[in-house]
Amino acid sequence: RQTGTVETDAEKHDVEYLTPISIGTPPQNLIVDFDTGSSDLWVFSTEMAAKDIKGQAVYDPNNSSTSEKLQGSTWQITYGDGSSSSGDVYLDTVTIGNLTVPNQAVEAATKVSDEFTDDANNDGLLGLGFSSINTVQPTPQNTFFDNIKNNLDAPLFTADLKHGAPGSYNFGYIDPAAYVGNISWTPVDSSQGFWSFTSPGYAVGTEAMRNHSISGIADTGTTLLLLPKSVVKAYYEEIQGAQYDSNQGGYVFPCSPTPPDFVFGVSDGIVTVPGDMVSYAPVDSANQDCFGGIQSDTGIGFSIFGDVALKTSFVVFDAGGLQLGWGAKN
Ligand SMILES: CC[C@H](C)[C@H](NC(=O)C[C@H](O)[C@H](CC1CCCCC1)NC(=O)CCNC(=O)[C@H](Cc1ccccc1)NC(=O)N1CCC(N)CC1)C(=O)NCc1cnc(C)nc1N
Repeated sequence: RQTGTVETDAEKHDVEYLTPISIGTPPQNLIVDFDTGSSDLWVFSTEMAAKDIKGQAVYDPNNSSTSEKLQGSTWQITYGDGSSSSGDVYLDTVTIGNLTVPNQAVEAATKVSDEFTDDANNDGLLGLGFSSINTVQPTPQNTFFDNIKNNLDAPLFTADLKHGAPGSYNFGYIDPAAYVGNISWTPVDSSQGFWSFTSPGYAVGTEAMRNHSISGIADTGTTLLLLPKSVVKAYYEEIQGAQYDSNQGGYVFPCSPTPPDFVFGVSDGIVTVPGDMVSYAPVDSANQDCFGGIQSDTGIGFSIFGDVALKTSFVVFDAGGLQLGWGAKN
């Protein structure tokens, strides 16, 4: 039985969190985005055209004595922000922290969209969603977590993402030093392959909680907190000067004073997104107006509790109990 921990680094404005992994023998070190909103482990590779690689580290299956091509298998993935990638598949040894899966499906990219080419710090994605939405054809493959979860002390992982500081992902155990008080647990619906749950309500600032079911996914791969239009409207109505800016593609408001907190329910508990985490980033060099960290989920079909929500808490992704735990950070 094992447990493991790995540090993840926040990019500027916490736009994404990047974590080191190693693949193959001898180990090839890459830095990838742990994404609970998808279920493919794919990496930049030597099979890509040189023009599509701008500074990223690449996986070279020919340089690994333990790589084995999964003949006839391919993958193709498209993400919510319209970015995409595709390629073929190898089985190889993957290590995260002190945890190793000897025959993990490693999806080597042959093509990636410009968004990935332009993101020099990111060498790929490690999906931590449910394996049911893995895109490998003809036979979908297991995620790293699915492959290792039965060897862990407990079939769970935790995300402790921080605001502008390194966070950590732990596998197999709940670190009692990482949170204070009680963890609020809520059941997960994994039928769509996501860590999906329903929040019973929300509040703006210090006002009373409003009963309003919000169904969404806990997604480390989404930067913002994307909520129903009516909730977003109610929130920004409380901010002087807030308005929807079609150029920016979202609500923008004066960076000061600090906006009100946003509170959402988790079962019998609550999670508070502090106002200073809602002002996501200045939209202009004059730093007058800020782009909101809370935006609408219109068109997605569900809400997305992305990094703006997750970095407020110590979050437990429990595949054993099919539940999410939200704890107040220590
Ligand atoms: C098996 C597919 C899998 C489930 C897929 N899952 C997802 O899209 C969710 C997943 O968590 C992905 C993981 C991302 C993908 C891009 C690289 C970083 C990770 N999340 C998203 O796409 C959410 C929207 N994107 C984001 O939130 C990106 C993340 C990012 C960060 C840094 C650099 C580049 C991108 N951030 C931004 O767009 N930002 C720009 C705006 C700025 N204010 C904040 C940062 C899906 O739903 N695809 C279906 C799908 C297809 N086509 C579309 C159009 N929408 C879809 N949902």
